[in-house]
Amino acid sequence: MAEENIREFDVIVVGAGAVGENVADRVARGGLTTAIVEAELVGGECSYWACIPSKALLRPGTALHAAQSVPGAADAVTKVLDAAPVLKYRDYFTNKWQDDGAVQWLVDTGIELVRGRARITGPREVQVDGKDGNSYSLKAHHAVVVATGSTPVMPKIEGLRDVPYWTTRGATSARSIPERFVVLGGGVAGVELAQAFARLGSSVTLVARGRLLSTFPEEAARLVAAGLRADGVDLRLGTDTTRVEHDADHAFTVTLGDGTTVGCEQLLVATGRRPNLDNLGLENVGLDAEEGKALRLTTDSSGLVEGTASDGTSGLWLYAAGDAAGSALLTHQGKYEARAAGDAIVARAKGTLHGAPKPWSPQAKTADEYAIPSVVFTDPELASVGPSLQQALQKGINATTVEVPINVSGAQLHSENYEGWAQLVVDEDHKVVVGATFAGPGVAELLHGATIAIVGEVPLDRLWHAVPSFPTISEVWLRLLEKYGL
Ligand SMILES: Cc1cc2nc3c(=O)[nH]c(=O)nc-3n(C[C@H](O)[C@H](O)[C@H](O)COP(=O)(O)OP(=O)(O)OC[C@H]3O[C@@H](n4cnc5c(N)ncnc54)[C@H](O)[C@@H]3O)c2cc1C
Ligand SMILES: NC(=O)c1ccc[n+]([C@@H]2O[C@H](COP(=O)([O-])OP(=O)(O)OC[C@H]3O[C@@H](n4cnc5c(N)ncnc54)[C@H](O)[C@@H]3O)[C@@H](O)[C@H]2O)c1
Repeated sequence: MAEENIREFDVIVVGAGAVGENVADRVARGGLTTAIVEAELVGGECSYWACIPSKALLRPGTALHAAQSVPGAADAVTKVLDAAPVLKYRDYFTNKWQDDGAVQWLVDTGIELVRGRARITGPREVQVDGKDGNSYSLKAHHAVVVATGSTPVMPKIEGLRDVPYWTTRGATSARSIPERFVVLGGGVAGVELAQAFARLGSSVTLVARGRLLSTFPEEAARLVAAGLRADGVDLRLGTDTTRVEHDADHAFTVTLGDGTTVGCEQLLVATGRRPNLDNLGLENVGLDAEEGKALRLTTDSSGLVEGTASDGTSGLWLYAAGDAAGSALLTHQGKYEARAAGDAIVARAKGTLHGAPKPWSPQAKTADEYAIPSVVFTDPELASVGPSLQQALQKGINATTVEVPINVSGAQLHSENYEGWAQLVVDEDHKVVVGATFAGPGVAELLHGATIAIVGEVPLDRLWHAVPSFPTISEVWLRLLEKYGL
């Protein structure tokens, strides 16, 4: 018989993705009793259907291509990529979609897991339809944290609703490699998965209504486009998709804006994501979507949701972090927001934090405003942090840029015919770097240096004394600063 369980905790976290796990960890370490509610798998999207499987699908192709790009090593490479061991490697990293390891970590950390779908029913109150058939009425003494992730945005294309297309979940958990594969969307997920499948043997067409990776500098995106073309990806850029059909032979026909059609066995729709706040009961605490729009939350620097109804006795209690909060849909930034929110909850519970936290204190997600790093894990890679020139100017920064091709000894040794591009965005009033972009093979690891320079507001004339090792790709920093005039 179903039971009604009434339980109280200091903190209730809704969603056990990377972000929920990190908030729970921080508050539990701070001595607060903590429950985490999860509707699917502990570990969330990143572990099972996003970052980890997509990178596991890409890495073998990148490693093979790296060897093929170095004379000597290239002669030793005698085989092409075989999809079966790559899928096995991906299965290893996703733990075959089992979350026992992550659940054990919760047990070891003293965090209570409630499996089921949560709904906020009132201030500090969460109701869960338990997967065990029981229902749980949970009450939080201090805080409820929304860490429910994001959900794919589906474009309005005739016929799309009626066909069995893949979202990124289908592509990252693929059991076999389709012969012909069409990707809709030229954003990060689209380009990464297009290249992964091309290198695993699919004949890939990528359809984007604009250029590829439109939020990144054009020069950098052009190198990624060239990489995809070199792998045989047919890029249809600046092209709308008007209709999608699926026939009795399980084949898709995708009709493009110019009237041409593309056939395929699998269709991936990767056209963006939005915070997953549907059916969460937020209307029960005064948070309603604007007419005809999806609900979005606004948070302060500690992750406190603004505009929440308080319970009248002890202040605000609702926090959001990660994809659900909607400012940066990236695991590392979500985990940073989680650490800030977790520490703020503990500090407020102990009475050591009143009002908003100081910028750059452990309880504030200040870096969200200045330095969000992101890497597109294609080959070549694209790594970027901070605002682009345009974004910097819009923020009122007196900004200029300096660009160079990546043509240093470290790059030449990295691979034959190395092609790369780097850019710094400089705040001319304060003479500091505010943004940086690198494109080229192996540049992802250059990014953290730029993030440190931005967050640390290192003056350019001091940065000059950060001497990059010879012969590394990092020597591009020296070229950038020389070109800037140092
Ligand atoms: C294909 C792809 C590749 C990506 N690659 C990268 C990458 O390389 N690097 C990177 O930094 N980012 C990457 N991302 C983004 C990254 O996956 C997300 O930023 C990250 O997963 C967000 O974590 P989260 O904990 O906020 O949300 P999620 O991981 O989505 O976790 C939310 C959890 O909440 C649960 N939940 C939702 N509603 C309820 C409810 N009502 N009750 C109970 N539980 C609920 C869900 O089941 C889920 O487990 C990628 C995304 C995609 C789609
Ligand atoms: N390496 C990484 O860090 C990584 C990898 C994959 C995804 N992600 C994260 O996941 C999120 C989702 O990825 P994504 O690629 O789906 O989103 P995105 O926002 O990066 O790209 C979506 C693309 O789809 C296009 N689009 C939107 N509507 C369309 C339509 N009707 N027809 C055709 N194209 C349309 C957009 O113009 C855009 O280019 C991203 O915000 C990103 O932060 C990160």
